[in-house]
Order: sequence, then structure tokens, then C-alpha cells
Amino acid sequence: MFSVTSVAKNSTLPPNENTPMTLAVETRQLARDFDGVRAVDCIDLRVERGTFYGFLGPNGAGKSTTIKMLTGLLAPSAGEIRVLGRDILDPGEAIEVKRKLGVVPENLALFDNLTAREYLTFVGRMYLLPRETIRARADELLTLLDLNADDKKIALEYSHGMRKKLALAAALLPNPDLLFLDEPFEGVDAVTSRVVRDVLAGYVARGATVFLTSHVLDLVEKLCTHVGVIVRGKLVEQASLDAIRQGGSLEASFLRVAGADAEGTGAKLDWLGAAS
Ligand SMILES: Nc1ncnc2c1ncn2[C@@H]1O[C@H](COP(=O)(O)OP(=O)(O)OP(=O)(O)O)[C@@H](O)[C@H]1O
Repeated sequence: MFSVTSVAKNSTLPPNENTPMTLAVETRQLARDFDGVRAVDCIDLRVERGTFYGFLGPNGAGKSTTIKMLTGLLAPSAGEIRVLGRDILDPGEAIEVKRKLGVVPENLALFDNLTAREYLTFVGRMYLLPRETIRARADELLTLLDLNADDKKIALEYSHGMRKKLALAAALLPNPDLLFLDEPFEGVDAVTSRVVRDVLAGYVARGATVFLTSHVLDLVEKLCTHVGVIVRGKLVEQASLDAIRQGGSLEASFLRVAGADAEGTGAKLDWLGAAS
């Protein structure tokens, strides 16, 4: 489905048979530069299978860049990546692992001239699903995500939230082992958000893995079992949700590890709202 450029010529990650089968994602010193500026700075991610992993960070911290590398959409500048026990930087292994992945990328990347059903059918055929399975799953997903009423519209005519829902439906359709979701709830209405949360919770309870980015910490707190925090490209925290919260709120912990000055923000822009 995606093109992959291999950069890890001298891989030192253990061969497949020695990689712990419990890991869905493992990176070593993963890095990406843009025009000489380091966007992702030597991060070591470890995501156990069957976990709901929230990948948090301020704007521009490197979350989307990381997801693009983990899904083979972007070549790393350095480092190693194993996804579901396989080297995603090896073109042969990447094909195998991508059959087992679902992705909602940052830019959604839909085909604008297809209706939702046409797009889901296309995706299902790419994953080599039988036509009857595609039809049945597409029916269920379009109903669940409340996209049925707009079945004549093409994706170009969709609102932002509708596009997000269609991308999510496409990611779920092949029943992947591992889902990468970049801001899946952004722009999605409250009713659908609740439905999607329940679907994802059930999906993980059945043994699958979700790797999600979100700025909505309440949602992360409700859903995630594990959290990683990236700040200016560096992984500054990675632990279970409970260990990161330390009995407090996720927001307080996040602000602390992200180095934000929560107290100071109210004192700024004194001119705002003042009589001029
Ligand atoms: N194609 C690109 N060319 C140049 N710089 C880029 C490119 N993509 C990302 N960057 C830079 O890399 C850094 C990380 O960006 P990234 O999109 O990964 O952040 P993010 O954590 O997903 O942010 P947000 O929460 O705002 O979506 C930023 O400084 C961004 O400007």
C-alpha cells in the first residue's frame, strides 16, 4: 500500500525469531531530520501487544513524523524499527507487516472522487478481502459511523469530520492487528466519538494494539493503558498510564514532563479584553 525506502543497511535489531513476540512496536535510536533540523531525536519506543498506547506531545514535537516512519510512509534518517516483530525498513518484510496494519494518517489521504462505499471497497480489495466480506463490513462501518445518509457524496464533498470517519472506517475494515491513529477524534462529533471509543476498547480487549496520538488528554486517560511523551523530538517519558499519573491527573503529569508552566499562562496577554 505504501512505498518504503530502506535506510537501515546495518540493522542491529535482533532477527525476527528473537524479537519478543509481545512487542507490537520497537524502535532503536529512531531519528528524522528535515533540512538539517532534527524532528525526531533518537527515540526508543516499546509498545507491548494488546496495549492501548497514547503518544503525546506539544505541537511540532514529532508525533506525526514518528507515525509516518512506523508505518513506512517516511524514511528515517537513522535508527531501526520493528513492527509486529518485523523490520519495516526491509521492503520484503514491510509488505508482510503492512497487511496487518491499519492507519489513519495525519493528512487522511483519501481518494476524493470516490464515495465512501467505493473507497472502502477499494481498500478491501487492496487487502485481498473477499467481496462479500468487504460488503458486509462496509455496511456495518458506514452505519456505525453514521456515514450511510451521505452515500451519494464523494469524499471531496465531505466535511473534515466525515473525512476522518471515512479514514477510520478504512483503517478498521481489514481487521488489522495494529492500528496507528493520528488524532482520530479531532473534528469528530461527540456521539461518533463515543462509538469509536467503544469500538477501539473492544478491539484492544480482544488482543489487538492501538498506537494513537491525541491532544485530548481526557480521552487518552479514558482509553490508554500506556503513554509515551515526546517533546522537541525526544522521548521524555514512556510508562503505564498509572505510573505516569502517579495518582494525579494525566494533564498535570503531561504538563510537568512537557516542561510547561501551567501557572504562568493566565498572566499573559494582559491587554486582551481590557478597554482600549
Ligand atoms: N515535511 C516536512 N518538512 C519540513 N519540516 C517538517 C516536515 N514535517 C514535519 N516537519 C517538522 O518536524 C517537526 C515535527 O512535526 P510533526 O508534524 O511530527 O509534529 P507533531 O508532534 O505531529 O505536531 P502536531 O501536534 O502539531 O500535529 C516540526 O518542527 C515540523 O515543522
